[in-house]
Amino acid sequence: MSTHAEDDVIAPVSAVAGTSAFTTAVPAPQADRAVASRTRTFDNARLRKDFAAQDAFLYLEDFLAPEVTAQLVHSARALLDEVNRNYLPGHKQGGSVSRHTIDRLAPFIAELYRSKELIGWLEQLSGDKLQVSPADDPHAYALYYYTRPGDHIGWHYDTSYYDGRRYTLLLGVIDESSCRLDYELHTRNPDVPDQPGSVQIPPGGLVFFDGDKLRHRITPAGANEMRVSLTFEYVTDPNMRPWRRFISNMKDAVAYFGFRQVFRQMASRGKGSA
Ligand SMILES: O=C(O)CCC(=O)C(=O)O
Ligand SMILES: [Fe+2]
Repeated sequence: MSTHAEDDVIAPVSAVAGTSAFTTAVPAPQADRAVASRTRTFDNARLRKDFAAQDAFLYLEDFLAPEVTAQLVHSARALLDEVNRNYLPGHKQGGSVSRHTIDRLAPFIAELYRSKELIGWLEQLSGDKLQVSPADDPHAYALYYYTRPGDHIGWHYDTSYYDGRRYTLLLGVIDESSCRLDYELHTRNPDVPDQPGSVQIPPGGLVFFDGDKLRHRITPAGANEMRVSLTFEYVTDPNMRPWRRFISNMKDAVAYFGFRQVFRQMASRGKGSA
C-alpha cells in the first residue's frame, strides 16, 4: 500500500528535483518577520468574525509573503525524492513527506510551523490557545503531493485524537492542477443547514479550520498535473490517550507516511535516544 516514489515525477519537475535542488541556494526568509509583514496588513477583527461565522473555517487566497512561498516551492521540489506514496482504494491516493524528513531537509518549514507570529495570529482567529503537536506526531507538519492522475483524498474530517481540539492549517505551495478542496460547513450543527463550498488553494493561499468540524476532500488530479500543499497541525491539549495514539499512528502509517516514518521515533525513544 505504501511505496517509495523516486520515479513518480512528471518531466518538467524532475529537471529541478534531486540533489542539485539542495545546492541551489534560495536564502530562507526570517519566518516571524515574514508572517508579520502580511498579518499586520489584514483586517483581523473581520477575519475572526468570518472564521466564527463559517463554523471555524477560513480561506484566504493570498496569505504568505512571496519570499516564503518561493522558499516552500523550492523545498517541495527538492523533497520529491522523499515522497512516500499511498493507495487506499476508495479513500486516498497520493504522496506525503512527514515532519521527520522535513526536519532533516527543510528546516525553514519547521521554523515557520513554530513561528510565534503565525501561532499568535491563528490564536486570534480561533479564540483558542494553540500549541504545536508533540515531537512524535508525524502529522505536525507535512507536505502532500498529488502527482499522478487520480491522486486525491476522499471525504473526511481531520479528527482529533488529542484530548482537545485539533486545528489544520493548509498552505498552497504548487498548484498546476485541477484539484479542488471541496468542503461542507456546519455538518456537525443540526440547527444550521450544511453549506457546501469549493476552492483551489493557489501558492501562498491559506485554509484554516477545526478538523472535527470541516467535512472536506481533495478532488482527483488529472494527467500531467501537480499539486503540493503544506499542512500544519495545532492542538489545544497535546495529551493523547495511549490507545488513541495507537489508532492515530496506524492511520498515519497506512494512509500517509509508511510504518518506518511513523514508528521510527517511537522505536528510537524506546532506546532512550530521542
Ligand atoms: O492536500 C490538502 O490540501 C489537504 C489534504 C487533507 O485534507 C488531509 O490530508 O487530511
Ligand atoms: Fe484533511
